[in-house]
Amino acid sequence: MATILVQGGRPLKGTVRVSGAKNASLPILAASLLAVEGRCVVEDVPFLRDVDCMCDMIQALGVDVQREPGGVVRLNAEEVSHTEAPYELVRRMRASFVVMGPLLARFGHARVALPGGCAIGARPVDQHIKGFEALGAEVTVEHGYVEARAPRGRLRGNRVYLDIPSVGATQNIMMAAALADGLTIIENAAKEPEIVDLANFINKMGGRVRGAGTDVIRVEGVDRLRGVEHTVIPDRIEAGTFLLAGAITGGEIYVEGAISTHLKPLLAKLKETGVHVEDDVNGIFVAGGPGQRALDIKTHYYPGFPTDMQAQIMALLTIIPGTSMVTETVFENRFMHVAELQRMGADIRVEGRTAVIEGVPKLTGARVNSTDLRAGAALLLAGLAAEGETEVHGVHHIDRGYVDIVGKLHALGATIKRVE
Ligand SMILES: CC(=O)N[C@H]1[C@@H](OP(=O)(O)OP(=O)(O)OC[C@H]2O[C@@H](n3ccc(=O)[nH]c3=O)[C@H](O)[C@@H]2O)O[C@H](CO)[C@@H](O)[C@@H]1O
Ligand SMILES: C=C(OP(=O)(O)O)C(=O)O
Repeated sequence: MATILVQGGRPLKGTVRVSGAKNASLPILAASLLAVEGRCVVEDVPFLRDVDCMCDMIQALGVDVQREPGGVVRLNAEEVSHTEAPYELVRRMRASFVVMGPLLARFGHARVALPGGCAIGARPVDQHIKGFEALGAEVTVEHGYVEARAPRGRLRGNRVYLDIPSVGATQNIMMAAALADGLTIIENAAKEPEIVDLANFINKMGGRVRGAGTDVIRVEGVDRLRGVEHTVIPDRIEAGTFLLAGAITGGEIYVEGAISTHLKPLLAKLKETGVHVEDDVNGIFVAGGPGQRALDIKTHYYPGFPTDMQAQIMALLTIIPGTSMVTETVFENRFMHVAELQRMGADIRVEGRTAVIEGVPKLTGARVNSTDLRAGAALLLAGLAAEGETEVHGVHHIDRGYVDIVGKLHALGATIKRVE
């Protein structure tokens, strides 16, 4: 089991390049299943544990997957014939459930294991199922599997109103609708940049998706989709984590490739606390941390403050003077990092969905455990600011979502190493 050792107290300086987005790559790799002819070439795919899982999943379904250095993945889905995604693969990563939409669209049938919950919440898939049913599929949930079948082998377009603007449900329904007969209108759709990237990918394949990035997405089904080339968008959560690494250490970091429009809520909060941020067409610069004013933050669907940045900004708030509040509205149980930050000297109490953080003058290094991906990132950030050494366990969670985070932080001047 790997651990990461961080010696805190060094201001980070320099430039770091952001990788391609995990949460854009996963549905795009799944969408390659829609191409009945030709090869897809996807570039800037971050080679992470979650990407390994998705590649294994689509490979098991029959996609020919070739990875090349530099984040290039070549995919050929012409020979796919399996329509069942087994539990052994889905349980490794709940995002695997997005293979259901493309399988159902292309073959009129899919049987995918229910992904179940995880450390941050129960994470039901009722909105995905509601969407498939609206498109005419007969759906059963039995023996831990969701099975869907389109009568006469093809879905038909319809209006789908989502009760929650779920990212995964919007993606699954968009992919299902891409090959359906007629027009699908998804109302109260998720608006995340990763949705727009997926829509762009489907459109390059010959699909007709309009309105992605707004809460009404219109998908005109087509008869065939073909392989294309695509470069995934930069990872806004990785970029935000590096901006916070700059702020929490009082350093100066330029995050190359970060797109400021994707990071508006984080940048606004950094400015509000007094951290200097500046953006240009190539990236974002941060300096003058860690900040002077306490903050109130409420996570929300895009363009609100991302839940995937909640743990990391909480690490920063632990050392900002005054009383800050963080309210988590997207997931019911995403405060597992609180107990670990407390072990490092943070003063935090949780009241229902809100964490109340009293800023302390300093954190102290400790042995801590990552309970999930972003909790792990938050502990690394806390370790960068803390006095003494922090030993972060549960590194396999961090490996799900950050490409070589130890190498990147080391290049910025952090005293950090990974011990296998
Ligand atoms: C691989 C990927 O892209 N993961 C992201 C995606 O997850 P994911 O797509 O799973 O997140 P959703 O947007 O679906 O979930 C948001 C909320 O809706 C609830 N819900 C969702 C679907 C459903 O059918 N029923 C239901 O009740 C969930 O339990 C959760 O409380 O968006 C989340 C919210 O921005 C991010 O934290 C994850 O990093
Ligand atoms: C919660 C996350 O991912 P997933 O939805 O795959 O659990 C995340 O990326 O922070």
